[in-house]
Amino acid sequence: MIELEGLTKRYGEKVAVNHLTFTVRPGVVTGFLGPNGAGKSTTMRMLLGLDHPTAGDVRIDGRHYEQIRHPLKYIGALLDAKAMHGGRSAFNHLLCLAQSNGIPKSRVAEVLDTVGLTAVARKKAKGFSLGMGQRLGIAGALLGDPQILMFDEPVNGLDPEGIHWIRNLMKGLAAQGRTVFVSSHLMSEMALTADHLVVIGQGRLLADTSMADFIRENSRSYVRLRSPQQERLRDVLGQAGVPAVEAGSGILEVDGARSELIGELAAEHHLVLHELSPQQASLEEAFMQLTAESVEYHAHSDTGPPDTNGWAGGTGTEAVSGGGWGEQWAREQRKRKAGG
Ligand SMILES: Nc1ncnc2c1ncn2[C@@H]1O[C@H](COP(=O)(O)OP(=O)(O)OP(=O)(O)O)[C@@H](O)[C@H]1O
Repeated sequence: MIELEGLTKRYGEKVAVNHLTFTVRPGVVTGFLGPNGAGKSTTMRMLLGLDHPTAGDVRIDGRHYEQIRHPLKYIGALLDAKAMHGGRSAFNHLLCLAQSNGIPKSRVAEVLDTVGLTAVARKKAKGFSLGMGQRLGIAGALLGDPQILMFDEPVNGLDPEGIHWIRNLMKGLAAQGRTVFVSSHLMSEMALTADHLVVIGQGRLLADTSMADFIRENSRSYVRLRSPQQERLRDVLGQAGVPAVEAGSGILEVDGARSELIGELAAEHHLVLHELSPQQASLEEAFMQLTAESVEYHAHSDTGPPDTNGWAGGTGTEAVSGGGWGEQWAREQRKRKAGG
C-alpha cells in the first residue's frame, strides 16, 4: 500500500501539494488525475524520496522510501523516461539498476523481452524513439518484480499497439494483486484501464473514488428521445412526473436514466419513438466538470462553450474557454447539493 497523510510541498510561495491524504490499495489500477500543474509529479517524486515534503508523510508498506534496502524490489517507477544515461545500451542501463539493487542479471533479459526491446538490447538509449524510451523506463520499473508500481504518463509516445500493451500490462499486474498507481492525461485510456481514481487540483484532493462513482457523481446522465409525436410525448411524460426538455433538432431530454419507464409510457399511449437512448458522460467530461475551477492554464478559443444547452452532448474534447461552462455547471451542482 501507498499511504499519504497530510502530504504538503511548498516551493517558496507556491503550494504544489496541499495536505493530501489518501491510500493506494493493491489489486486494482488507481488512476491519478489532475490538470497541468496540479501536483501529480511532485506527489510521485515525494513518494520516491526525490523531493522532501514540507509537511505530512508518505509511506510505502509502512516505511519511507529511504528506509527500504533494495527499493526496486518493493516499488518500481517510471517518472521520466529520458532520465537515463544515453551512452549506455538498454541492456547495460538495466544491468546497472539490477546490480545496485541485488537483482540477478538474468532478470534483465526477461524484462527486455516483456517490453519488446530484445532486438535493440545492445543499442545505445540515446538513439531510442520516445516510445522505445518509455518501454525501457517500464522495463526498469518491472526489473525488481515489485509489488508496487507507479507510472507517470506511461503511454506518452507509445503507438496504439504500445498503448494497448501497457493497458493490459497494468491490468495484469493489478490482477496479480499488485498496487498500480498511474497518472495520465489521456482520459479515454484511463477510462479503460483504471478501476479507482484519485483526482487532485491545485495540489488538493478533489476525489478518491471508484471510476463508476466518479462519472456518476460528476456528470449528468439523461435519456435522449426523438418522436414524430413530440408534443404529445412531452405531455404524457409530464403527466407521469417525468419532465422532458427540448434540446433542439426534434430532440427531447429527460434527466436521470429512466429509459424503461419512458418506453413503457410511450407504448401505453401508442406513441412512436425514433430514438430512446440513455446517455452517460465520459470520464473526460466528468473530469472537466470536477476540475474546471482548478485548471490553472486555460486555452482561449473563439468557439465558445461546447454546448450550452446540453453540455453532456458535447464531444468533451473542446478547449475550456475561459473556464465558463464547466464552472457554471459546478456551481449549479454545489447549489443543488447544498439545497438537498
Ligand atoms: N522544483 C520546482 N520549483 C518550483 N515550482 C515547482 C517545482 N516543481 C514543481 N513546481 C510547481 O508545482 C506545481 C505542481 O507541479 P507538478 O509538476 O507536480 O504538476 P503535475 O500535476 O505533474 O503537472 P503536469 O500534468 O503538467 O505534468 C506547478 O505549479 C509547478 O510549476
